[in-house]
Amino acid sequence: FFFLRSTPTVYGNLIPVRYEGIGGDSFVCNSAEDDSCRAELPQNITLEEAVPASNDPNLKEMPSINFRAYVRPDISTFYNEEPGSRQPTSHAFNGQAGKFINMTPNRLNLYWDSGRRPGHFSGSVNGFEATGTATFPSHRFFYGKTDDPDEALCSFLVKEGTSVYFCDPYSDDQGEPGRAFSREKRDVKELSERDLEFYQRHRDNLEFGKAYRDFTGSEWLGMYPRDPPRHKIWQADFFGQEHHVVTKETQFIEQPPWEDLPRISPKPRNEGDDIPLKQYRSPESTLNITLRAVSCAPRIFEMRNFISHVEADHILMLTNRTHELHRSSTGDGSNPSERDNTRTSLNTWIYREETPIIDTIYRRVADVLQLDESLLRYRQYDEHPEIGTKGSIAEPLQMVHYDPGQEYTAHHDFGYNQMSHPNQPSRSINVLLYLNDVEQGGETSFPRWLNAETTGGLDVKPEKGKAVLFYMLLPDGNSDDLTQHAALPVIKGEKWMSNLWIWDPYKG
Ligand SMILES: O=C(O)CCC(=O)C(=O)O
Ligand SMILES: [Fe+2]
Repeated sequence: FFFLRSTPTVYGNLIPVRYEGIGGDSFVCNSAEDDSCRAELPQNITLEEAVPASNDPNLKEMPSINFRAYVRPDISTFYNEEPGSRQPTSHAFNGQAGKFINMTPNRLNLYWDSGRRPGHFSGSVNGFEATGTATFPSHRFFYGKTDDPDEALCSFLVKEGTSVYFCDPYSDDQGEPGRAFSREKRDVKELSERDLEFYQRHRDNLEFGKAYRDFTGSEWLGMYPRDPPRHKIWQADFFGQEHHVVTKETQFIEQPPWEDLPRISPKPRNEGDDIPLKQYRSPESTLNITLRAVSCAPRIFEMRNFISHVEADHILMLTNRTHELHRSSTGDGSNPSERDNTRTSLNTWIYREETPIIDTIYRRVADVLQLDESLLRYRQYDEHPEIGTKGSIAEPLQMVHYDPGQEYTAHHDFGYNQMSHPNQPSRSINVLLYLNDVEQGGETSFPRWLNAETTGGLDVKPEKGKAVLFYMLLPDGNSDDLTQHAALPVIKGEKWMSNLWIWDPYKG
């Protein structure tokens, strides 16, 4: 018997917590801190809550390196079976991440070489930084100052299973996986002291990457050293695992008139405060949300009815009233001008402060992630000073609209552009909201999920009010390559969804 604990969420407040057993039993305490009530829980119950990443049971000390790496558990355990009883399927999808490291002090452009001239621009990168894109084995890329492949400094050929590529004209060990063919040979003596230090960090990181790969079987996409994610992570130990959260951020069931929806500056909710706009909300004092693990690797949870239809309609009305949709760009914002046919949808951004309903949705998200709501907005000096910045760790809601035929081909939501930063701020969580029912198509597909049943992707059907949560950072701080996902083409009807990205340890 596992007992799953729904965890309180409004910090400093007493709210009831329901403990649930898989057999259907449940047990209510006045709060998670009510130790005497907890002591009375039936014996042999494992209480569960989102854990700090650094406590993940699958972190293992690497030999002779001071680093605890995440080793994915045996896939059989995803089915609650003994290790060794199941084998993972191979994937029909053969795409992969491509991270391209610029190990020179010069700004370079990355081009995809389709075989036809000129190359297709895919991003610019400063000296000793990296950029990336989703790619396929046998694809060719080059780093250069111009789009002419003959003038390239470094040319890459993507190989199956190798995601990290580097342009290093200063050394020449041809055997290294990921090494680009470099037209020029340079001497490290040309590098300034500071550049030499950056260069050496990258060499060390590549060395670390080899050891990490030998130890875990996965490629290291970060810059060693990186701390484990600061914010908590829900466990996804087996398919169908559930976590229950009780939140005071109840749902709107009636559309308030616009004059009741002013811009706000979000503040902490205090004990005894009435919930705003109560008359338009569900009469219950709390809302129960179930997170259901639909994939263990990558970690993906579905939350049905996370927002009400009234709330979904509110977001759509707000979008149509006050926002203009633009052709979507790709990447994590580091290349805002990038526009291509991998993403054919339209989008715009909605801020938490725009209405009390959007604010409630952010608070609800904070509650299910077990984060303090203040992390998802501009903070006062005494609110989580340990984070080191006052800015929100969340982005505004990115609204996306697809017409029939529109799609977003398989990609990662994280980037590689903050590598020289000591904390390597990185997108770590996405909470997707589906805002309407799509007649046909438009699934969010995770083609690389580890499973023992199908070579196909995990396709999540867009359903009005449903949320999908996935974690892009592994508990050891590596980016999870398996979170690669696509928005499949809408076949019939239209699709409205939004992305809510959260960063770790803070937004870069
Ligand atoms: O539309 C979807 O289902 C996913 C969208 C997505 O992956 C993105 O916008 O980054
Ligand atoms: Fe995405």
